[in-house]
Amino acid sequence: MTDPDAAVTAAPVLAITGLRKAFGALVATDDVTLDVRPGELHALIGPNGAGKSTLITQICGELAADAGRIRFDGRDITTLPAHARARLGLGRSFQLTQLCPDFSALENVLLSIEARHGGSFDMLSNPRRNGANRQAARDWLDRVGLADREDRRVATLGHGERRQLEIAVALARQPRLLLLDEPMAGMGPEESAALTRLLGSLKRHYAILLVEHDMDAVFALADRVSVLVYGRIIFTGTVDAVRDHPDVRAAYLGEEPAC
Ligand SMILES: Nc1ncnc2c1ncn2[C@@H]1O[C@H](COP(=O)(O)OP(=O)(O)OP(=O)(O)O)[C@@H](O)[C@H]1O
Repeated sequence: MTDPDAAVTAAPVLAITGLRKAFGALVATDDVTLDVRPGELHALIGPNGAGKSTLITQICGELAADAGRIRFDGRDITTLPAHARARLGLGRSFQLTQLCPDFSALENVLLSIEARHGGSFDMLSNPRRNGANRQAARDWLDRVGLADREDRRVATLGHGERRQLEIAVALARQPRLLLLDEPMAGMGPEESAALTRLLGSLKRHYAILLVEHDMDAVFALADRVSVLVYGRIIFTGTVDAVRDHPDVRAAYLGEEPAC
């Protein structure tokens, strides 16, 4: 997607309406309505415990919704299991590292490519396909800035490099939508800045729903921001609108509303 305005008018890739999840008496997501358009980076922010991870897990299909609908690429996926949603192009990068620590960076991306093809995980079975997949895996590593790390075992990579690798693993599945759950968590300023640049380079090529506490990253990247508080979306708007909104400043940024 090269024309930013086209994203504004295009039909959403992801459209959530009235989504709800309760854990006993605690309502973690409450009547959540949100959409992500093609090529849009939509950030979801909110205080700890607001329900962001619960929402992401519902979108992935790992947690069934109590109520509401989820449409993906125009198709109702509310009752589809997680693996079927992944096959349709819902790509998730996890809050906790989900890489194989004893495998190399290249092997992790290869596994993801094999999984996309419904693969046997036998990387030696078909030398021709194996060669093509290795090249594709190298290309994804290059895309995220890890070209010189392909033979490194995950366990020996730095924290920021693992996050980059997680994104390469997600991209290798050729998703229509990337769900990123706190990719900057645990990063220092330099690593955050590098990841912000990477996400900026992916923007427009993918629809992205980004859950993030790092406000510098959110404000630098987002086309729209939704603010979740106690499970409810209290506001959705542009970065400038969210920054200036009194309810958002009071609820999220910890400021007293003006008298
Ligand atoms: N499996 C569960 N069982 C019971 N309560 C849960 C469960 N998962 C989440 N919760 C509760 O639901 C609420 C929302 O949690 P969630 O992790 O979605 O918030 P969050 O916005 O992602 O928080 P953080 O920014 O700290 O990651 C919290 O009060 C949490 O304790």
